Amino acid sequence: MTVVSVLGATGSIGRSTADIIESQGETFTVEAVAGGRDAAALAAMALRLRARFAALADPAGLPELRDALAGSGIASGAGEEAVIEAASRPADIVVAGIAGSAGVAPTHAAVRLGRTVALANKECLVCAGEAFMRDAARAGATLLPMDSEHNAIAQALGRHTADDVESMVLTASGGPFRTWPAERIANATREEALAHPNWSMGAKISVDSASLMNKGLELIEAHHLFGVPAERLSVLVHPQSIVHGLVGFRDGSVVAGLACPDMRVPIAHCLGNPHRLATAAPRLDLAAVARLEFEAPDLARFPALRLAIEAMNAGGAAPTVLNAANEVAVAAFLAGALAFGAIPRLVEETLERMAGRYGSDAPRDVAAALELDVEARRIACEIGGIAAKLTD
Ligand SMILES: NC(=O)C1=CN([C@@H]2O[C@H](COP(=O)(O)OP(=O)(O)OC[C@H]3O[C@@H](n4cnc5c(N)ncnc54)[C@H](OP(=O)(O)O)[C@@H]3O)[C@@H](O)[C@H]2O)C=CC1
Ligand SMILES: CC(=O)[C@@H](O)[C@H](O)COP(=O)(O)O
Ligand SMILES: [Mn+2]
Repeated sequence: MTVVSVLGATGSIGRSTADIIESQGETFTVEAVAGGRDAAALAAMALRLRARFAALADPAGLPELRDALAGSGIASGAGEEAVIEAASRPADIVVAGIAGSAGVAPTHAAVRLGRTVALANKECLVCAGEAFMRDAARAGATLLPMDSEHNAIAQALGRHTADDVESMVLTASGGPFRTWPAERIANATREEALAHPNWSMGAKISVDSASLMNKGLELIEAHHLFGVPAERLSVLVHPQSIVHGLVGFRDGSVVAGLACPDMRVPIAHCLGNPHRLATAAPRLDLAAVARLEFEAPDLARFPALRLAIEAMNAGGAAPTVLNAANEVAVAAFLAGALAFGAIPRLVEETLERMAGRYGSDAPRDVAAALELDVEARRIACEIGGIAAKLTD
């Protein structure tokens, strides 16, 4: 019996994780589930997975959560401390599926306890990469890459280390605006930005995919996760999302990870580690696909990717500020308070405004990264004339 806790249990990653857990009979038991605001959905997930503990970040939802779980024997709690408790309870695998920098502290709590963490939340490594990886190493935690590109790369990498790697390529679908001219992208609606061509995901990552910021965040994630220097990492647009990642080795070999675009595949890979779980994900039929296309990313039409590459190259605290400003900008766009084209502009202005405020050193620890995150959010709101409550 493998004991799993699922952080972000009501989201896209959480629901796909629940599908895999349920499909495996008695292989898994669930210790804890955690969610943000949706008490009814969290209670339903706790009951579905027969979890022992359910934690909701928003204290206002606790009465509803308690009512829904009454008589089930499932303990519950609310607030940041309760989410940390969910992450800290003994478990063989903790799935880190909270969206955004809200996932940093709970995931870090699991890491500091030396847990095996299946990492879907990429913002942990963008916001606090160096400190996070250092703490993981110190605590003897294992990070299993669940983000599809990183999962494919980890499989392609096998037993090799960064020393053997000449290049690492993350593919990008190109998002819904891949073929659009810049002027049309600038005025894209919420509905258009959320219409991802290949994946069904939460709102924040869907908008990031549309701006290609997602791929920039993923470059920074790969840099920390695999310890590969920034100059060996690159992005290739691949509209079919079948090849997820490629590793070029120093002998000239290139190993790629392929699968149909279905998160159940990387989730099963992480939960089954070191074995393989059978899944109902669609099987790849390359004869039916017939053509795989690749093209270079267009950094002029997708400036968010350029900004993320620049932040990765600059290092230090730049990725923390980039991530925070992007979260503010995406939340404001989703709330109808910012145009799509203003997202990268707000990120760039926040980076410029804060350039003198942080040194070239990375935040010394995760707490310092989170303090900088709060400050960068405040400044992004100020520059964009955005009410802070829109971005909570
Ligand atoms: N979806 C995907 O296919 C992929 C996602 N990822 C990454 O995984 C993460 C999750 O993405 P996704 O599942 O799409 O996002 P969703 O928006 O679908 O889900 C987010 C989850 O986080 C919960 N949550 C939000 N704030 C808090 C908080 N403060 N404390 C506890 N839980 C909270 C939400 O609860 P509530 O609904 O109640 O607010 C929800 O359960 C992101 O970092 C994303 O980049 C990576 C690869 C693929
Ligand atoms: C499923 C997954 O891992 C996402 O991060 C995905 O990569 C998003 O698609 P894009 O390639 O369009 O960013
Ligand atoms: Mn991804």
